[in-house]
Amino acid sequence: MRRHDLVVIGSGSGNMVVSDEFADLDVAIVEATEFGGTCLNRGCIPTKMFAYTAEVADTVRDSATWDVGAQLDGIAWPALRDRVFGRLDPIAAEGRKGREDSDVTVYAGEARFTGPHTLVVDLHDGGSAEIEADRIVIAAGARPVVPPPVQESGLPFHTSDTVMRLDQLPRRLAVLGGGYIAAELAHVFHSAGSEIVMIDMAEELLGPQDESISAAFTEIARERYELHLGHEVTAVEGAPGALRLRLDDDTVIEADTLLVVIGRTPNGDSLDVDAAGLETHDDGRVAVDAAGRTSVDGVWALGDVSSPVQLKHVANREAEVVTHNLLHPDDLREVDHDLVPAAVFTSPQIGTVGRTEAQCRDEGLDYEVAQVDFSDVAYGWAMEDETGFCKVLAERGTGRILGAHILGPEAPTLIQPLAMAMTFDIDAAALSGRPYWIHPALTEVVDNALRQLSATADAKPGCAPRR
Ligand SMILES: Cc1cc2nc3c(=O)[nH]c(=O)nc-3n(C[C@H](O)[C@H](O)[C@H](O)COP(=O)(O)OP(=O)(O)OC[C@H]3O[C@@H](n4cnc5c(N)ncnc54)[C@H](O)[C@@H]3O)c2cc1C
Ligand SMILES: NC(=O)c1ccc[n+]([C@@H]2O[C@H](COP(=O)([O-])OP(=O)(O)OC[C@H]3O[C@@H](n4cnc5c(N)ncnc54)[C@H](O)[C@@H]3O)[C@@H](O)[C@H]2O)c1
Repeated sequence: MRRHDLVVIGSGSGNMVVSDEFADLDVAIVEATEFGGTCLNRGCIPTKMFAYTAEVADTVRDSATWDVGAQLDGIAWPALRDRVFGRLDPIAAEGRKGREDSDVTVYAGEARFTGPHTLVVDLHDGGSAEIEADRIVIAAGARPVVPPPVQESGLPFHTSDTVMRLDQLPRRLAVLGGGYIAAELAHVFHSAGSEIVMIDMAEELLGPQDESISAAFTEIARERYELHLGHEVTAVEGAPGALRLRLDDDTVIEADTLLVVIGRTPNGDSLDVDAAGLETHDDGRVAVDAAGRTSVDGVWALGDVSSPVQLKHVANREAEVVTHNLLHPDDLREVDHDLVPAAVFTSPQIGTVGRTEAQCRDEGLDYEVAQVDFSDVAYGWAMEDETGFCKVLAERGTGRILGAHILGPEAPTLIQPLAMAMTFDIDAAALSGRPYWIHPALTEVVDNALRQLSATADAKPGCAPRR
């Protein structure tokens, strides 16, 4: 059995843990697939490269809106795919080589626990390696959930892991799921020329978002896609390239390609975490405390395998905290998940932070709502935007910002000042009244929403309080 000082399982956010500060230690990384994890190879980064292209195409398609004469000849799918992965695949390969050329041992294979501090790695070259370490970091991520009717059909389907590498654009793409990935990839394929039919068991798309956002987004999507909401697929029939999806109301949907995006399950089960005696939650996440410690001494976990929030900026933060804690066991840092901003890079874009209105109601908070449309501010006029809005929820009387939700161009960027204010306890009056807000930037939609709140009006925004 080979002994290491530190073993990291997973080279996504786990790779960040292996910093120069561990140079004196014998460190190993185990990676079952491409180096760099989901974000780089099949997640955040390629989806956003595709989404940006879709946005450019949409702008050309709609160019007459701004009195620009231009015609879209189409998106050259194989060229787009090759540009995206021609850039990303070498980064993954270089990441692996960089580690292999260093003092870090890289195991290419699947790790699973055989005891609290022992692992076996089923190596891709056919062999296996037994390894042990006092310190182990589990950063094995999550994988797409595939429901039984799809699995059992034996017919081909895609997940976000594979669909971006298709050789040909689907003619009619059935998207099972109406969450983050569905919203982003449906936009991409629709913009590139595919017909989209979307099925979700919930009554609205992006259900967990604030009710104003999910309602508005569902209406916009209904104009573009064929929607079947409130339904599940009970069977997949037909043949490859000519699929028939039967729904629970006996509707039959025809499509040449099926994309399954109904959520992602943590990979703890495939690591045999039970063999290590690690506690897990009912949803399969490895249980950790705020410092990233599992229930087994010396074993840590971070990212999608253990986190309640499956986002890369959260996995990055957790990796930083676990790194610090490995190096400074007497000065532990903690992660909280209270105010994580998030964005959906679809069309229109969505940015969100804090409580939804439903959560304010459920918590019995005394709150007020301010909502300003993009079409109410000068930059929104320039954009000829007709659907965007910024909604701010604040505590009545104090102006404490409880949540904020933006739908429209640049929403992922516009939400950031609101996330900062909430993080640093800056109330609505101070956020509106203290900094200058650039005129006529799109950020005026945020400032104007803040100014609508009664606590802000009472404080006469625009005048800094005397200090
Ligand atoms: C299509 C898509 C788009 C996304 N877009 C965004 C976005 O825009 N913004 C955002 O914040 N988040 C986004 N996410 C979520 C984000 O990608 C994840 O939250 C993040 O990558 C999780 O990082 P991680 O390190 O926990 O896991 P991963 O990056 O998945 O890394 C886990 C690694 O462990 C390896 N592994 C698994 N099991 C084993 C084993 N037994 N042995 C060895 N290795 C193993 C895997 O191969 C993988 O490389 C997106 C996700 C998807 C799928
Ligand atoms: N921009 C981003 O930050 C970004 C982008 C993509 C993914 N992600 C992360 O990845 C996670 C996974 O994304 P996702 O889109 O797979 O999941 P999701 O949780 O966002 O959405 C899943 C959707 O599938 C539906 N669903 C579940 N089971 C179903 C079934 N059997 N039949 C029909 N519908 C069903 C749900 O109602 C839900 O609308 C996200 O939650 C997010 O954390 C983030």
